[in-house]
Amino acid sequence: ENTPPVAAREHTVESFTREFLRELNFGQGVDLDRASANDKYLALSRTVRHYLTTRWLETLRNQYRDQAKTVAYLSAEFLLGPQLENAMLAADLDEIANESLRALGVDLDELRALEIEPGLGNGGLGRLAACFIDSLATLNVPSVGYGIRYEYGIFRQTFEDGAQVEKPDTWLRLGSPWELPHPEHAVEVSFGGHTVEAEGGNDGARTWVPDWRVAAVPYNYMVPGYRNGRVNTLRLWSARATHEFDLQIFNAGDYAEAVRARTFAENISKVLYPEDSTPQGKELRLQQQYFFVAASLRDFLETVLPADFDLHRLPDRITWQLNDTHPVIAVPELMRILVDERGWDWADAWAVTQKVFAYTCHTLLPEALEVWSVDLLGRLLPRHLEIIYRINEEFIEEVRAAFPGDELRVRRMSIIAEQPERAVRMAHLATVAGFKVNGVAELHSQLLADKVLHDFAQMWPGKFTNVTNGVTPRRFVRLANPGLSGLITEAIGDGWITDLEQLRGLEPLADDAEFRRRFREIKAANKRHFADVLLARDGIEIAGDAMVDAMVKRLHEYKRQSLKLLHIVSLYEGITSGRIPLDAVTPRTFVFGAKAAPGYVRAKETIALINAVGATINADASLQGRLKVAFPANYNVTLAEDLVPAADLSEQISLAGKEASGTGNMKFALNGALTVGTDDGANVEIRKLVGDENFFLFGMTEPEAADLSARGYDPGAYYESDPQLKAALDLLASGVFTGGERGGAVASIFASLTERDRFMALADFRSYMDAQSRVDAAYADHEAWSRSAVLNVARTGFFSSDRSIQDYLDRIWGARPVTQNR
Ligand SMILES: CCc1ccc([C@H](C)CC(=O)N[C@@H]2O[C@H](CO)[C@@H](O)[C@H](O)[C@H]2O)cc1
Repeated sequence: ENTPPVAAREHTVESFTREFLRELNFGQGVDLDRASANDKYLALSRTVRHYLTTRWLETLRNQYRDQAKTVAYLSAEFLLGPQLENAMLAADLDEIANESLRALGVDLDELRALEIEPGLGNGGLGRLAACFIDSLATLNVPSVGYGIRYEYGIFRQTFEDGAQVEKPDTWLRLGSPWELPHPEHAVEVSFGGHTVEAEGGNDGARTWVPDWRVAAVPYNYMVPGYRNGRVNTLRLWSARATHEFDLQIFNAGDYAEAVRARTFAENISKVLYPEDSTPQGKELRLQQQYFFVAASLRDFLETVLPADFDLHRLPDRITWQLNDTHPVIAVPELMRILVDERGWDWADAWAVTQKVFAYTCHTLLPEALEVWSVDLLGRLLPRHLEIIYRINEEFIEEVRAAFPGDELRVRRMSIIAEQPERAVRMAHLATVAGFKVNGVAELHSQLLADKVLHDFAQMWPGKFTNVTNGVTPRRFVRLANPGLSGLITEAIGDGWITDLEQLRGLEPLADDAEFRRRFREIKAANKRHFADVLLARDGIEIAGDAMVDAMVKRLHEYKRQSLKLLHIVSLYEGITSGRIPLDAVTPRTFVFGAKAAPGYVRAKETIALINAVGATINADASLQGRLKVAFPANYNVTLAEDLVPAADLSEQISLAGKEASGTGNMKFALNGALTVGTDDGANVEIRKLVGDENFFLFGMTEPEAADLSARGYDPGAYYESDPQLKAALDLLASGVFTGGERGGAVASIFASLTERDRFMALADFRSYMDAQSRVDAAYADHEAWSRSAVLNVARTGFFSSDRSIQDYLDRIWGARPVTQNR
């Protein structure tokens, strides 16, 4: 390497100002007094980017020199959130930038508010990927994230008469200063066609003759570690037509046809699929999965590894972490490369392939496990289907050898499902090929081994492990909650930002009245800030001092937003029927945030009903200042950063055994909200750490729920036997919230709850209402409440994504941090 290292930018206000003005003048071609806010935002972003670029280049240079074991995180989603603040924090530029811009009369807050976050994910899985790459960089782990640069991310949610209406997410319209395209490094990805005999005599080889190709163009994003000199890379692929434009056809006048290939190709990375639980099995989705996987494997094998690297040593050099089943087509793709392209014998290729993939499962819902019909897979990726068949044949032999004569087991475990149609079970392929399989919370991993993948856990007990999720404290505490961060740092120093377990040092302060007073003051200030944001963003007015009771997550029946709605309706019924005296009601603002997958009718009906109930309550003068329902549209990472620090109560009320982990629960607890929740997902571990007395537990446990459904669950019985529940449901069904309309969403939700209620909201209603009464009683004692809140902060350091990544390093990857010179 003879290129002299790029000189680091000086960390001074002067040099920052110089850099900013240079970017404004030469980057945007404007001068300060005529610059638009967007000009200033783009110039500021690029200025900050330049401060990180020197480290980025150094990290890349060292990585190429060291050839250290690397972790590649393959994910169809990265819910990154706004980038500017995080980059300034990582580069330790906050003060300098503030001072420089203030001197120039530029309002940093105004520019910050301009950023449109890259919504390249649906929810939990996508955000976890973003937290993980942040922690990988902060822990100095050589790693790269690989994904798709969707031109349109998760839809922008709007409400029209309370109903969700999806709008395209034009996140790129004002430019995106955080990405660097490299069209010269485009990789070709093939599709369709057929396979033929291979010339090479190696065992298992065939030749794929695809019939169409697209180019995958890499866009590089910086992933800065927290002030440790490391900047890792997130490489997102964008689809381009290999041949842009057919001039002959154009000249022949068929303009549409001339560009058809182009639009067809570019469709692949056009838009994120907005489902987060029920795969639609659409061909374009499979195209997306193979597109980024094929480009990522090729990129690593051919540009990151030295040309003479012996792929037999691949397991010492990389682990590809599969973020759920979405990237699992990587398994047959690597086999194809080793056998068909590199001429290896099948057994050698399989021996290596089995040591380089690890699979993380993020769900428990059977319908969320992806299966691809052999018809579709065979048409789009004929060679990969052949390889999957052979992997399955050899696997089946292994099952028969281990469980002779147990053909039912063979049928259950086969990667190929025969019913309802012949299809490939991607979770089975991931489990067979992966050297490790993990769930994302202790209960989840237990249920995977005991139920969902039980047969496999019996066959390979050592393959199954757990890594409980985590969240990055940089974004969700230090950035989102500067008030609390200041209070913590004052008390225990700022080591907690990279070692969150240090929060334990706050425990004694829970008994310190002055500390508790300051803690309450900060929470109150965060609530006022959130109230200002809601007013400016959505025109929603909330009382700045009422309890903020937050339920923010994707809309799904298993998450039971309907149970929260029943609590609110029952409260309203109690007040309007006189059963509950108004002054006995604890002032609450019920904050909802939730997007529904566009095709998920029941979820959209629930959103409409929450807005209808909210409108009625918010219009009721007698309830002003007492009860308020706030449902800001388009819940995303940006809004979460304003809401989480302001919350008093965190609703984690899914039916036990359904939420794999949850990560919102962790963010709220770390910001001093108390949780009302079931023993589901990571709630179990949160409750264990904070203590039963600092957690409002309710509802059936997983075994109780499983037992009730096994015995036959009749929701109608609960409806009939609990007068409060009946009154609430009847009020709902009466149409009083929907202008007398008793049909539509009201009727179908009433019917689904009283007749089927798959996620047993009615069965947990009583216990939930009792928990909410305990919440009211506890909240009345501000000292006791804030003591619990401080203990929640002090005892949830475990839920740092740094700890999760350390667990992955220790239990799965075996990669080692490689420090960078600062
Ligand atoms: C193909 C459709 C589809 C798309 C996304 C998914 C994701 C796995 C759903 C998801 O986001 N799961 C959430 O993952 C979080 C991170 O591990 C967990 O905390 C949540 O409990 C889990 O619901 C399933 C199916």
